Amino acid sequence: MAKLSIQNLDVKGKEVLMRVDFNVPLKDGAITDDTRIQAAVPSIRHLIEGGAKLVLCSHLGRPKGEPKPEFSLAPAAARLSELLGKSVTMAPDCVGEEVAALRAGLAEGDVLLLENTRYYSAEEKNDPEFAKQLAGSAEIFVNDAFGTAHRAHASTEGVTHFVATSAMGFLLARELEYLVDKLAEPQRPFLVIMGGAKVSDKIEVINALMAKADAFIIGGAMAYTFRKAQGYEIGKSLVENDKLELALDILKNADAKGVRFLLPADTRITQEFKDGAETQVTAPYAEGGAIPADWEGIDIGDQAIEDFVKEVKSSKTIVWNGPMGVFEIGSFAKGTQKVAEAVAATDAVTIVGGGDSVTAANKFGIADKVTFISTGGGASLELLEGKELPGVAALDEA
Ligand SMILES: Nc1ncnc2c1ncn2[C@@H]1O[C@H](COP(=O)(O)OP(=O)(O)O)[C@@H](O)[C@H]1O
Ligand SMILES: O=C(OP(=O)(O)O)[C@H](O)COP(=O)(O)O
Repeated sequence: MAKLSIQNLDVKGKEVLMRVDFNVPLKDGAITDDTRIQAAVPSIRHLIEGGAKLVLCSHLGRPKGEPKPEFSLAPAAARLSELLGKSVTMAPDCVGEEVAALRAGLAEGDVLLLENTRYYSAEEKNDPEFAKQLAGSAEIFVNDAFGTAHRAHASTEGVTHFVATSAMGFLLARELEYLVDKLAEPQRPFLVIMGGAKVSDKIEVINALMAKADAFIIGGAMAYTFRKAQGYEIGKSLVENDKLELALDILKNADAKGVRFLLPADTRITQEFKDGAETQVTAPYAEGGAIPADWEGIDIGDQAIEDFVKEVKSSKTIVWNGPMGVFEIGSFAKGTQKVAEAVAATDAVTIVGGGDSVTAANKFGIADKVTFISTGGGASLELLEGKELPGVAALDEA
């Protein structure tokens, strides 16, 4: 069943609470990639032009239930204001009396951005009392936060129980349409490239994706959990020690199903996590390579780049989620850049998903050379897995 769209709502004079995903990368307080803000603009404009009193809410990063100024959404309010060409008021909080007063004072066409919902642990717990406060006096809730639609949080799921109407925005609709349709019958071989730092989230979906994909490339921090599980030394690299058994199970499962499963043959390592730091490439693991105790993996090695590029070239559908290394730092970016360029150069159907992956695609100039850019990483993987996303399931039927 299709979900209700904002296209079909009369919002004139009504208070509308819209969940957006303004979880954008920041450096020294400045937004380094505003793709997610731009992506929400069509829904925002539609609601403003329809005469809504618009209240936006989002999380940013993982502040773990406490107000932390470095996770403030204030830079997003400033950027949105520039994109819309009109003022956007930044609220000092996401709930409470002061916020309620600001909401009550909105006129038709006004836009208020609430402060980071994850300043409260009640957000991720999907606490009903917190959800009720977020809903406040809004009659209508709109979800346009595709990147967070796989989370059952107060601002994505809970809030729908405290408003009269819950609908999807244009971005959410477009993502669902594209990802579900394009990937329903993928051209084969179908390759999934995974990397990044959200290891515990993403490793959980691999077994389920094996029913769909013919091959996997694992880069980024996730690779070290697999290598450690296989008994290799990984030094100070990021690792999820409670996922070692799962990693072994995945390797066994891939073997049994005949799914190609590529781990990086070698790793670029450093002792200092900063640009210009000395880096080395380990010997291939198969030839006794290891990461020394006080070194850390920060990118895939040169042999891994060669292997991964070859795999990319022989694929017909590619989903890429998660950078191969710490691409934000110039001297650790080579693996991500080479894989990105290889993805862009194929004539395969190519889908790049995830906040940081999209940032990497923009940085390396390949964003307009891929078939589809998705604003969601974890969300697109769960969709691909065939799961219903809680933030979508909670919306009203059309
Ligand atoms: N080897 C690594 N060690 C530490 N961090 C890494 C490593 N490889 C990639 N990362 C980091 O992973 C982050 C992106 O991870 P993630 O949020 O999972 O991706 P996405 O947002 O695309 O879903 C980037 O900031 C990058 O610096
Ligand atoms: O950046 C996000 O997801 P992504 O890294 O999977 O694209 C979303 O904003 C969700 O953030 P979360 O993974 O902290 O819940």
